Amino acid sequence: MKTFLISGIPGTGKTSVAKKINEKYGYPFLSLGEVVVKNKLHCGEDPSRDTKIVDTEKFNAFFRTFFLNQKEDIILEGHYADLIEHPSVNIAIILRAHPNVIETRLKPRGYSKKKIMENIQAELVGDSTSFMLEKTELVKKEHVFEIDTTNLTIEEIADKIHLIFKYPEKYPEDVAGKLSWLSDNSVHIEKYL
Ligand SMILES: Nc1ncnc2c1ncn2[C@@H]1O[C@H](COP(=O)(O)OP(=O)(O)OP(=O)(O)O)[C@@H](O)[C@H]1O
Repeated sequence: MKTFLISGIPGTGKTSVAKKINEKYGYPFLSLGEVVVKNKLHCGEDPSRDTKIVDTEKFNAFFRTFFLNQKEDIILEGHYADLIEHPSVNIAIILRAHPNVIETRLKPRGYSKKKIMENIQAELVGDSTSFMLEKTELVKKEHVFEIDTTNLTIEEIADKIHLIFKYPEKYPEDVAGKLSWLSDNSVHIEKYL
């Protein structure tokens, strides 16, 4: 059984892409946000960010049992992906997107300006990637990949991820750590400070 993670800040397309991979290639997936709510694995709300605070002990107790029973390959998607404790995640994919795109996607959700700003700032500095790379006991650094989804369709992203799952060694240019919005001239950082 192989375990794949898809992470990234809200609006980068994690759920849409996981659904497409499932549809085209048959990998089952779990949305971690839904798992947390359904199984009451949170210990509070963070009202300023309008998000759940995960009870990491309950979360990992849940996943210990889950992994014992899981026999087929599985994708776990969501921005809680780096909280998982697992000895051998095969591949982690971080979806990235241009801050303008994130802004356009999060505005219609009715998020507060503060929440939108916090998410864009997290994308600007690549928080999802840094958190994943810190978890060396979870996944090897060379198996953490980043995809800039800005100009890709959901299907193109799904196809690319499927290839990375199958042949990770063929995609060294996508290994995490190369993408930087801070050095991209099309990003007006001052808008987000
Ligand atoms: N590559 C893309 N091209 C066009 N639209 C996209 C793309 N990726 C995502 N979207 C759109 O952006 C919105 C957010 O996508 P989605 O819910 O899959 O993101 P998410 O990362 O799972 O967000 P969350 O973490 O909040 O669940 C959806 O309306 C989706 O259709």
